[in-house]
Amino acid sequence: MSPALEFHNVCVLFGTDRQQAAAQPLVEKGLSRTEILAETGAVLGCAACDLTVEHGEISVLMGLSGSGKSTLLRTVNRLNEASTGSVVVRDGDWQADVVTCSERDLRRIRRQCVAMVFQQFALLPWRTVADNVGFGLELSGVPAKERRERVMAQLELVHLADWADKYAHQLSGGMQQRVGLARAFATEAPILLMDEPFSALDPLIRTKLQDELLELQKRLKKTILFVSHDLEEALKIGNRISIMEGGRIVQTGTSEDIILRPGNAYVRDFISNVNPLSVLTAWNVMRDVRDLEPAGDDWVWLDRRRTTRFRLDENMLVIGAERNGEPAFWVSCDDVERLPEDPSKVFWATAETSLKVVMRAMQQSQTAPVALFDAASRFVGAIGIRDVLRAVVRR
Ligand SMILES: Nc1ncnc2c1ncn2[C@@H]1O[C@H](COP(=O)(O)OP(=O)(O)OP(=O)(O)O)[C@@H](O)[C@H]1O
Repeated sequence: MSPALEFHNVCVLFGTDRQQAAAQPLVEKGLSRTEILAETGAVLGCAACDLTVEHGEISVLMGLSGSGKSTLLRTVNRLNEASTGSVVVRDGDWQADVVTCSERDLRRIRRQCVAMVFQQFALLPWRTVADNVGFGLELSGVPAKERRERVMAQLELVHLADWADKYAHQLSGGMQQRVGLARAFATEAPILLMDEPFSALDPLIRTKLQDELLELQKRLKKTILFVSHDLEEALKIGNRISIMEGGRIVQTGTSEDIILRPGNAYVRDFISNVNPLSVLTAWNVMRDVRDLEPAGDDWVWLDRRRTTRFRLDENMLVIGAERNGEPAFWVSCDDVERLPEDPSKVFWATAETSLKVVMRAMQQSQTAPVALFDAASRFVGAIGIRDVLRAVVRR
């Protein structure tokens, strides 16, 4: 499948034409924003940005204030003009490079391909909630009856259908932002640009809206470019995260890539405050079955301390378990909250089980290792307490 959005060597400079022309060669030499400003008076918005966003992916641009996130995002609908590079937007078989395309193609991009959600709610106070959500549709000439139907469907999605005829000021901040979300989704544009949409909200509402966005996304599968200065938010919602510093992308990767393999000291600094338990999964910390120590006949030790072993049949299915020399039974981590704490059981997880749940299972089994099963219930590896500790302190 081809990507929905492709940035290649994108650079944005702010300043007069002369300043920009003087700055361009310095950008190419890799000079910093401060150096470029001092020499030419031009401000480097972003430079040398390469990024591919696949269809249906949430790609997050993350970085400190001034790192160039919004500048890069705004090149997608040419609210900022790139001085070099290309920004290709794809919609089905159609595609255009925003940097060089005609006004006509740009109109198509803005009307049909790309919708934007801002940090500030940007609702029109004299219009009802429904009329705010339908504003984009109205501009594109969608007739009133169809508009109302589409608007109501979007309001249902964000649980605001009962508020359709109220005015913006009658809604709380969180609700207003949900209206903003509904408005972006209502346009049916396949690509959403979200510039810190939740950062003005208090933490509880913010978490709730992040969850709602992920729920909506499961059903609607938009391509989302999301700006955030909050790494926890980025790790939670991003399929892929790009960390920006001084206008340049310094690392792009999945949450696990960023947490386990930070590209440089700047990224390491960023992640030093993140709780790895909420990001890592069983898969990230397990030891493969091939690396486990045999324990006689068909048995294998799950941990280096040799407290726990499994007996496996020829299909790698577990047919016996022992803990501290006593028979034990094996149960799913899904049941961890229901079962009492005792040493006679060994929990099993799957690749996606979060490290948090794995640790909870260790606690409930009085530090037994946790086994890893694949979708066919085959034993594929194990996690001992030392594996968890290593993953947590490695950073
Ligand atoms: N219209 C503009 N004119 C001049 N300079 C600009 C303009 N827009 C942005 N900049 C500059 O470009 C740089 C990048 O700004 P940008 O807004 O992209 O950063 P950001 O990472 O999105 O920050 P924030 O999180 O604070 O929004 C900053 O130095 C900023 O001052």
